[in-house]
Amino acid sequence: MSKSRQPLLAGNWKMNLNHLEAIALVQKIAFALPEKYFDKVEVAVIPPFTDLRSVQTLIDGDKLLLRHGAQDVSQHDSGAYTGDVSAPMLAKLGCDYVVVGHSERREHHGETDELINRKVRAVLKHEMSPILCVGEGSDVREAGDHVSYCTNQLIEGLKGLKQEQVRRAVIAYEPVWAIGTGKVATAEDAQEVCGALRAALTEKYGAEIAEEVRVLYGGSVKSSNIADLVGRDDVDGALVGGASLNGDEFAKMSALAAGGPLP
Ligand SMILES: O=C[C@H](O)COP(=O)(O)O
Repeated sequence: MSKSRQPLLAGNWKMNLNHLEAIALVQKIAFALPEKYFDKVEVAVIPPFTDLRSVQTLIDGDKLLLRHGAQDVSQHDSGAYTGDVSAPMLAKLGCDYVVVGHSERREHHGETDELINRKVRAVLKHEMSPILCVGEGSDVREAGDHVSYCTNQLIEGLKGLKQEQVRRAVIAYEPVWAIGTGKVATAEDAQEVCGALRAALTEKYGAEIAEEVRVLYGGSVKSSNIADLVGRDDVDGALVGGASLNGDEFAKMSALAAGGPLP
C-alpha cells in the first residue's frame, strides 16, 4: 500500500545546547534545507525547555517552516510541582509536539505506563501532539518478546483516549539497545515492530485512524540509513538523537526523508 502519511523527522536534542547554541543550530538547519522540501517532509526540533522561547521567537520571526516541540511534560496543568513544566506552558510556547515516555525518562525517572498515559492526555488536552515512545531492551529482544512488549506499551500509553485524540498522536518505536549505541535496528526490524504497532492501532481504533497515525523509528538514525528506514511501509519518519545536533547532517536526513534530491 502506498503511504499517504507525510513523513516526520524530529530531532530530539536531549540535554544538549543552551539557548544561544539552539538559535545557531536552527539557523543552520533552516539555511541548509530549502523551503521546497517542507512540502514533502515535516521537520521538527525538540530542544531542552530552556531553549524553547528562543527557538519559538526565531521560527516565528523569520517565518521558518520548521516545527518545534518539548522533550517531556507534567501530567498536571498547574500547581505545587516544583521543577515541572505544564502542557499549557508548552502550548503557549508554540509547541506542536511533546515527546512522552522516552526510554531515558522511563529508566532514569521511573516513569510508568500509567504516568505516561496521564502525560499523553495532558498534551492532547492542550491540542499538541504527543510523540509516544515505546521500545524494548536487549533482554526482551533476545527473548523474542519485542512485538508484544511494545504493543502493550502502546495500548497502555493510549488508554482511555477517544478515536479523534488517537488520530493526533505520533508513535515512536525506539529499541533501547539501539539508542546512542551506533547499533541501528535493520529496516526489517523497524518495519516488523512499526507494522505490528499499526496493526494494534487498527484492531483497537479502526483502519481509518491507524492509517493516519505516524509511526517513527528511533535509534542511531543518520543520513546513511534514513532512506532505507522511511522506505518501509509502516515507518513514517524518525526520532533522531545524536545526528540531529549537526545542522548539515540533519538537513541532509530531512531531504532524504522527503525522497531527495540532496540540497
Ligand atoms: O530520541 C531519540 C533517540 O533516543 C535516538 O537517539 P540516537 O539517535 O542518538 O540513537
